[in-house]
Amino acid sequence: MPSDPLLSVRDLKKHYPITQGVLKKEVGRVKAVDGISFDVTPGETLGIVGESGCGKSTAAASLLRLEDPTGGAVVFDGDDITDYDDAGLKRFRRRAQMMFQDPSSSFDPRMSVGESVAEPLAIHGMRDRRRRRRIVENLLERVGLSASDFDRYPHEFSGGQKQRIALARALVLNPDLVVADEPVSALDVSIQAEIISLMRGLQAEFGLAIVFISHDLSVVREVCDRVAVMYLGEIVEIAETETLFDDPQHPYTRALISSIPTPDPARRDERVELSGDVPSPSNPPSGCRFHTRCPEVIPPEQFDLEQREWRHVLDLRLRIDKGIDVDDVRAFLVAEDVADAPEAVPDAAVERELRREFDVPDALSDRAAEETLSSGLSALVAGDLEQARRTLDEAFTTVCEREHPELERTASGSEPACHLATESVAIDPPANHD
Ligand SMILES: Nc1ncnc2c1ncn2[C@@H]1O[C@H](COP(=O)(O)OP(=O)(O)OP(=O)(O)O)[C@@H](O)[C@H]1O
Repeated sequence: MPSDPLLSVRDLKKHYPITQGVLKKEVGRVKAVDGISFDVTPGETLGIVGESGCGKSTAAASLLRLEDPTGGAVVFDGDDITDYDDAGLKRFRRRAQMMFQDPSSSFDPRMSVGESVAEPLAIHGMRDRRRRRRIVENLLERVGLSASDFDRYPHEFSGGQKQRIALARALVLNPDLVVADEPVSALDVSIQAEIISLMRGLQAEFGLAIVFISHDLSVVREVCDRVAVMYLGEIVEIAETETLFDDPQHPYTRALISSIPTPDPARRDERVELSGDVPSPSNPPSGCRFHTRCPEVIPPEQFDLEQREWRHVLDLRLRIDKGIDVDDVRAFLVAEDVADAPEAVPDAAVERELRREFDVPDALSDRAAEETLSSGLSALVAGDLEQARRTLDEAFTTVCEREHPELERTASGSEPACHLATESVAIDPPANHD
């Protein structure tokens, strides 16, 4: 039976205001972390993975209250730490420690490493210098250094050794939880393996729970018991490590796993291509935030479109929604010698070029879909952007865009937040279409 969680994170949010002008008027918010929930049990390692900028570091800092969360709860051993005053926070920080990616910047170059490692003991009231020294010397040995390293300075150590020292410092107060933010990403692969094996050994010895943050899925697979996958400030899937890697349920997880470097050329071909860039966390997409890039985005029920074709049509439609300047397309076609002047470029050529740019075929396989697309593009090329948007938005929409999926447990044991994975996919047929 799983034990009670040591840490329960519920709907945690951290938004950063975007300000403008001397009066610092708030004009928007970066939703770096936007409602994440998970539990960590004692002794467990939970991985948090995702691309750069998805909010992993902000999640780490918010759950230790190094940053004040915008909303949500972080319950540690039964207490909500978001309610803590300074004294409560100080007590909490004895039990929950942070480890950062860059070991060089986490040490004061003027302090010996022994003093650095001992510092938390002094801060938390251990006055006896000799006792502090004994504890630290012992810990330095346990992380694979020697007691005599106490009096040496950070610049005398390699990156890997510094991360061992950082680990000693994180463990010196005998915490219950360590949040490690990319702890091995700055190290060579061989050194990474050493630090990972050291962390695992010490974790068992100290009964530690670890939140292990990394963009590197191979490392996460090796280290973690469970993994949460983040995309644009949200968790899109959470599962036991083996389940997640063997049977990923969310298309984003599948894409991430397929991008793990492999020497096998056959496997390299299995790489999932994502369309477009990661959208801005200040204006995340509606519904499932991944729908603007998802290779498995659910097609409208009334059309019979092949998946890739549908993806390309949706890409074109989303681009038109953002605003597309048809004059730019005409100018481009003049540069390509299609005509002598922009006004001489035939509308059909503009339409063809738009389709070409988004890999949309000249005629869609579904006749009704083709008629609608063609009518929308004609409106666009004729200069009526609003009409084009209305026509295309109404027909080429998806449940993925309209409804926010929640994390739900599936038969595989994983919890993806994906309309595809849940049993009752609620697809509302758009009005007025036959
Ligand atoms: N202090 C801040 N003010 C405004 N925006 C911020 C701040 N800190 C982070 N962000 C933004 O929040 C989003 C999440 O950033 P975060 O560093 O948490 O992501 P990450 O997944 O840890 O990425 P990386 O692996 O590159 O560190 C990004 O868009 C980032 O630009």
